Amino acid sequence: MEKILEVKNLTKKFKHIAVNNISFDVEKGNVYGLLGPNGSGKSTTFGMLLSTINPTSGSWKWFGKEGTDTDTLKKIGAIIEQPNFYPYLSAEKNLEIVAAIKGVPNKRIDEVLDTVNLLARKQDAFKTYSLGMKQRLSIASALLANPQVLILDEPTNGLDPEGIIQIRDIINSIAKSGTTIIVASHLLDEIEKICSHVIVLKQGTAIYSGSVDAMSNTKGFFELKAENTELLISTLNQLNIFSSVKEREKLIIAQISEDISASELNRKLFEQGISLSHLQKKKESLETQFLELVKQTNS
Ligand SMILES: Nc1ncnc2c1ncn2[C@@H]1O[C@H](COP(=O)(O)OP(=O)(O)OP(=O)(O)O)[C@@H](O)[C@H]1O
Repeated sequence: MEKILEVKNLTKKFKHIAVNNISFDVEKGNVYGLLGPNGSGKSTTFGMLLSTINPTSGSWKWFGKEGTDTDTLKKIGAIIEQPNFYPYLSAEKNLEIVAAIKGVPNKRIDEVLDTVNLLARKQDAFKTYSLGMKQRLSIASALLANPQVLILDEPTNGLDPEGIIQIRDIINSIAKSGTTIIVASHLLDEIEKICSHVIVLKQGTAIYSGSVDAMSNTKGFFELKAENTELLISTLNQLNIFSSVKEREKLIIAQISEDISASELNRKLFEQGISLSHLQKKKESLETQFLELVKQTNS
């Protein structure tokens, strides 16, 4: 897989350490989430990678090339700050100005407005736009020069549920077209719905970097119930495919260590004379996995 970005031991110290020795790679075509609470170093990381903040130490390569020069910046579309458009000009006129600065032909304007579902409103003044529309116009502006990577810092901040869904759908459709996306958010739910990969930041330190699916290496668990609880527990333990078997609120919870389907387990237990009144295979939510991860790094 082609590497778009390689970050090595990146550190920024203001008065205190804002970003602490983080390393991660971004591969082409994936959507990466930079997940962490306010003040965990997301914007500072973006600032360094976009050359607006000087790093204290560490290095990175964009497209295999050290640092961030002007040629590299042309391949990156970024929305880091609040949208900055002329309030009395239409969306179209505002984008004409951006297109002229970026040397992009005007025919691209309708394409990007279409991508963010604003084509029908292109003649309206920016000041008449809702917050969600303003945010979508910023995404359109960042897409004008056909970037290979799109960087979004908290793209749904302050939006209502409908606005959040619209932005999420737009991000998903941009990702489908092959653009690599890096999105910072403090919202776990957002990362889970948009991203294939995640870097979890806690007080400037990356406590996890990898695929969202593998964030916890848990294979999930079974919830089971049978009349003879003792026999069920001892039989489950004898099967040697569970890392733990515990009783919780009248249900038996068996953590899976070796993959097995619910029907196969049901059959195995039936062969041992156990008929189940409840059997369900479940996986911990990302939130549970995330909290577990944070707990582990606290200990
Ligand atoms: N210019 C600066 N001078 C001093 N400290 C700074 C500066 N910029 C950021 N910081 C500090 O660095 C830490 C990380 O801030 P940063 O803005 O990168 O976090 P964040 O995860 O993006 O949070 P938010 O979502 O609130 O923007 C914070 O403690 C912040 O106060």
